[in-house]
Amino acid sequence: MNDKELVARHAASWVEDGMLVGLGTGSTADCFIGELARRRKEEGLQVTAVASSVISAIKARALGLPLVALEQVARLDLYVDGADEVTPELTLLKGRGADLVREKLLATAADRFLVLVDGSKLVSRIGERFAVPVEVMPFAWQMVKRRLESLGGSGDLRPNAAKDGLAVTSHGSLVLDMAFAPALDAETLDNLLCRTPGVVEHGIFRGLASAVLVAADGLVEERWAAVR
Ligand SMILES: O=C[C@H](O)[C@H](O)[C@H](O)COP(=O)(O)O
Repeated sequence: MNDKELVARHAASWVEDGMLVGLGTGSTADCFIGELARRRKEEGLQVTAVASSVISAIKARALGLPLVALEQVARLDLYVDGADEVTPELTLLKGRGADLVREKLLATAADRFLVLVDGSKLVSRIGERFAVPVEVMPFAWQMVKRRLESLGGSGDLRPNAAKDGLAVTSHGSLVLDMAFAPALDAETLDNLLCRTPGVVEHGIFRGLASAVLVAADGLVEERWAAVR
């Protein structure tokens, strides 16, 4: 069992009969979806899921997990997802995929948000390894980019996987990947991005994680937030 499978199994053991569980997006979230489906099949676990992306919904459906549409959900018991960076304060950077709006909605609406990572995702500050994904309305991208550049940011529109076009989110936004000076901390950036017209959502998740489960060398370490 690799680290992603290990941490996914640990998180799936938290799921109880009758729970409504949010499914994240990405390779680690995929492992969790697989584990949840395994528990349902082997142990008869009664669970309903809501997906953060079309791709996770397809995977869950293929494995036989009962799904409800996001439109039907006001709250959920648990949301489980991966992350690209995690700081010691449990601030996250997410969005190397492109479904930030749904991911942040589910993370906020869940009673508990579990984040699954391996040790390579631990950083001392947000932006250490990756640019910050900023989801923008398509007609606003130039104005948003210029505004963020005036705040010291640099970056561009994200190309799609084939690099012959642009990445487009599941509801039609474009994504700017913007790097900022280390002096701009996550709280300042979060506030700046939230106040920028044309920004739909961004990849900094502050104060949302209940716990981060870190897999390393065959063990899982739980890091709990003081308040959530
Ligand atoms: O939009 C993508 C999500 O934020 C992912 O959870 C994140 O990119 C981590 O993905 P992975 O588990 O594949 O490393």
